[in-house]
Amino acid sequence: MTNTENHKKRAVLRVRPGQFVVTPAIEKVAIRALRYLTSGFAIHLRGPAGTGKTTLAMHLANCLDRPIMLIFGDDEFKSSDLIGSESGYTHKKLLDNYIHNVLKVEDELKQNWVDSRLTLACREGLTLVYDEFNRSRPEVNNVLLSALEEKILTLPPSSNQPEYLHVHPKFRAIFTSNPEEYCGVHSTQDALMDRLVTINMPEPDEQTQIEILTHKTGIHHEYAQLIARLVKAFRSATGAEKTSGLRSCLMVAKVCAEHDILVTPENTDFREICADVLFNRTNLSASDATTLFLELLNHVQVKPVEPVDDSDPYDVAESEIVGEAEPQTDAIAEPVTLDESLLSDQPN
Ligand SMILES: Nc1ncnc2c1ncn2[C@@H]1O[C@H](COP(=O)(O)OP(=O)(O)OP(=O)(O)O)[C@@H](O)[C@H]1O
Repeated sequence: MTNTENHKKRAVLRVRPGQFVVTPAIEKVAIRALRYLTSGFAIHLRGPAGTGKTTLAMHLANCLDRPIMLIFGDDEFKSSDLIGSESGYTHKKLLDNYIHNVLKVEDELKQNWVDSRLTLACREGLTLVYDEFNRSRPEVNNVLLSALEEKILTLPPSSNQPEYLHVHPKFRAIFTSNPEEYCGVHSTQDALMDRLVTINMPEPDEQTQIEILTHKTGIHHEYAQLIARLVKAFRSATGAEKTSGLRSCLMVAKVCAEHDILVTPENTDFREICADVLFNRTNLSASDATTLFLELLNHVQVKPVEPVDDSDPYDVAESEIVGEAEPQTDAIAEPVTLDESLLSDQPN
């Protein structure tokens, strides 16, 4: 089997339809980012944890209409994890005894080269999503410098392939990163940053958070609003700006929606869920956090709940928003095999 045939058996990702929520704020960032990508530049989405960087990166990659290669930054990465390495041997032995008193032996041992994800993406013109790239050590990411600027990827000497790979014109790269003060994150090298267009992703606005909550959990709009406001108020009061509150909101909303828990300040079950999700994300003692939380519960303002029909609000929202044919899953993408149809020249 040739190298190219081997590549066609590799897995890439395809974004699941209907998982991405678009609000005016998200659309604005997406349009900006797509402008750079379609002009051939790599982009970098930077922001605190849980602001939706990976989700947006996958959505942008999906808009480019090419198969997606996803890499997660890792402190243990070596360059070979990005570009590839020799893996295994092909052993060929030929015994030629055509003339009965002559035995000719040919013995050949060849190492097999296997592309890693970056090389495959550069070779086939895929869209690379390098999530949290600054969790990898900066020197490991050096291989990206020439791929992004000179459009040449340098490979180690090998008997099976040329040392220079011309990057496919449709190759695009989307990077995401957390701020440098995060634990386990390395400083980013200036040379790489100079090749990227960086877009800062702050905490999503309230409208975006509410839309995401209703879409992903099927929770009623007003309940989503109460959760978003309560989480925001609690986080601002405890100075937890290092991360976004969106994940906490999603946790509370999902549990309430799936267990039919009424989202009201008076409901003890709801209060307990909020406490479980929120309190351990602060440095406050349990009693201080409880006092603060109860105080905030009395002050959080929500739009008055409009009358809904008698049926369970969660059922109504779920069928309206998620759509009946859609499988309920949190995954934004699914693996598919890289084949010719995925690589055909589609318009970008
Ligand atoms: N536009 C969106 N549509 C649907 N879900 C979203 C959207 N934005 C964010 N989410 C959801 O919010 C959660 C956090 O998003 P995501 O994982 O993309 O954040 P992140 O910034 O990449 O976080 P981290 O830095 O920790 O990796 C996820 O559950 C994701 O599905």
